[in-house]
Amino acid sequence: MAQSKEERILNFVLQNAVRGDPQSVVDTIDKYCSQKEWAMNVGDEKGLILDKILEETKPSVLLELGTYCGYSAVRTARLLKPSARLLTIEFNPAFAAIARQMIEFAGVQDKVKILEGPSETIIPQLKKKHEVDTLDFVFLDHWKDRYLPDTILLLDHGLLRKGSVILADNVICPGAPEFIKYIRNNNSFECTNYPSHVEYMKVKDAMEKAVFVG
Ligand SMILES: Cc1cc(C(=O)N2CCN(C)CC2)sc1-c1cc(O)c2nc[nH]c(=O)c2c1
Ligand SMILES: [Mg+2]
Repeated sequence: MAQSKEERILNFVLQNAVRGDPQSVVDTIDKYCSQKEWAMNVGDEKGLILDKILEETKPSVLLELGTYCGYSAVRTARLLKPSARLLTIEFNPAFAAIARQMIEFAGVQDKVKILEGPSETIIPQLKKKHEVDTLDFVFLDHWKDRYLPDTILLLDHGLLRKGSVILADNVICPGAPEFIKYIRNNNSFECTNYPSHVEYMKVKDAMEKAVFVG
């Protein structure tokens, strides 16, 4: 079977990054995807925005929607305190398999748990099946048409508390207009926009931070 792009990215990391060193895994994926094959990792430019917001928030319980190859899970986990936990939901089994290997190679498997399946099924299970009380930080990076319905699911299932931070990738490209319209007009959220670019490209993009104020 021909290798997938995601398998090529993983193999490049296994052959060129340092096992147990999450920064080297992040740098190696960025090198491959900027020089050889574009891929939809949050990337180095928007990754620095993610880093800054994580360092400000210091979250203990995190949820990511859209694991893909595990780039942002590794990038996030490298900044977390030892007791912090990241749950990351991936719908595509092939991507989940790649991400599992990426996360293990980086040595962050004790902080990261991949939940395979549709976000609309898994979010309602977080409290009872995954021992979540409320979420400190949510990274939306899966599919633009799911940003709004999944945010509403988080609210309906009591998963947000005063100060919970939602960070959304790609609010310009590919864009999530319904999500942006809702979140900016909802007084329960305080929003901040972070202009940037599509990973590894000069195309304009942005991230949106929405803090739940209850
Ligand atoms: C698939 C895709 C194509 C884009 C694009 O305009 N270009 C890239 C390709 N080059 C060649 C042209 C210019 S941007 C993008 C994308 C980017 C993300 O960060 C995403 N994150 C989560 N889920 C997504 O579906 C997702 C899609
Ligand atoms: Mg993205």
